[in-house]
Amino acid sequence: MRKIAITLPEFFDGEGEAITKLLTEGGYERVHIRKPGASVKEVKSLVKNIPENLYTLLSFHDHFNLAMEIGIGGIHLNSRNNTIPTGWNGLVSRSLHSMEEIADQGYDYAFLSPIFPSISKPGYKGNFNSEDLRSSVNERIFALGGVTPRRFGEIEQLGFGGAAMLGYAWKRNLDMKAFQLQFITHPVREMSITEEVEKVLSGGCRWVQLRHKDADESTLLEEGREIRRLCDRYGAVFIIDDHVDLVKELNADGVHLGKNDMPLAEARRRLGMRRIIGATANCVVDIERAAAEGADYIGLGPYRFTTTKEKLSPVLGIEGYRDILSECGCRNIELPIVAIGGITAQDIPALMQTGVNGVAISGSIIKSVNPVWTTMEIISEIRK
Ligand SMILES: Cc1ncc(COP(=O)(O)OP(=O)(O)O)c(N)n1
Ligand SMILES: Cc1nc(C(=O)O)sc1CCOP(=O)(O)O
Ligand SMILES: [Mg+2]
Repeated sequence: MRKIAITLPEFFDGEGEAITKLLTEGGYERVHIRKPGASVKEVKSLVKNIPENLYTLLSFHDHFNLAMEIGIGGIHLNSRNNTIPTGWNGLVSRSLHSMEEIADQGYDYAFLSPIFPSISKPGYKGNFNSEDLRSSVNERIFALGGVTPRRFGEIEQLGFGGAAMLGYAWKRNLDMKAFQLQFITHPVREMSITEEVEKVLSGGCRWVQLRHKDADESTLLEEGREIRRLCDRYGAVFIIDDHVDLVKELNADGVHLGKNDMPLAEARRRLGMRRIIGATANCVVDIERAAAEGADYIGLGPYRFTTTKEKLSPVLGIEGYRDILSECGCRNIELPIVAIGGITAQDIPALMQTGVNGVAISGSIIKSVNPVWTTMEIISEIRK
């Protein structure tokens, strides 16, 4: 499948490197720099972080003169900029929103949208029916809107030349090794929440969730800032439970949301594509819904009874995990899944056999005699 990425409208740290990676390792043949409202200076400083030998693989949606000046390979015509500058001899692409426009000339390739419901703009639905698409599109037309690899087969069958991706291209890849153990904080008498985090990090855990029910905002901010510092020191991922509003303030990597928390689509709208959003599930229907709403991973539980969470859903047991994971396979759901709820090191071999990608644990670590040692033991069980 031919793939083109379109940048998110906002800039983010490390974006030049991320663009370079898509072009050199991600299988994308072009990246479109679309930053409505950005100044020439901002766009210049973005491309400065991309090797010059990749400039021909970029297309600009704005600042066409800069594109000519520095040897960018393409320009993209749109409602803001709809004229090809004199002397331009690179590629020309454009956006199409109706079948009739396909017949227009004057472009090398075009994006037709919206084809599927958008993942970066919740509420944007597909506008075309399959029959019309099949009879009108051709190899110069790229499908745009809601495209993920799961749609590639359909896109090819409809006769598109390839896929253009905005939302999916920038979704953060989870570090699957770090993802194998997520530590979830829980207040205990013996130590502070940040001491818990220090211990699990020194035991090798690289994924921490700040979950402190009933804590007020200033406590969460204080703990969150310290956890951010600790996670930076150990190169660990830091997410927060429930509090979408604190993610940016704490520069957390993401948030975990349950079925009664902020809807995933709203959280995605507020946090953008680069933050991780985890979702709680108790059955395959929950998982399917969370996948459709753009969750990055699933916390599936509870495995067994636990006092760490009130109002627990019915326990799944090992059979429950087997059934749900096998059903996920049948339905082609590829989201990473962590098991949660009352899990101990001894449960891990059987749990990993069910196909889960990792485990999320609180009590059996912090209530153990030696949390550092227990963390190490859990990680070694997972990696066996
Ligand atoms: C990894 C992970 N899985 C599940 C949960 C539970 O989230 P939720 O259902 O929102 O319940 P609370 O944690 O908010 O009580 C989780 N936090 N983490
Ligand atoms: C936070 C949480 N959520 C669960 C769910 O089933 O959704 S179980 C749970 C508690 C996890 O802590 P422990 O390892 O101490 O049981
Ligand atoms: Mg919650």
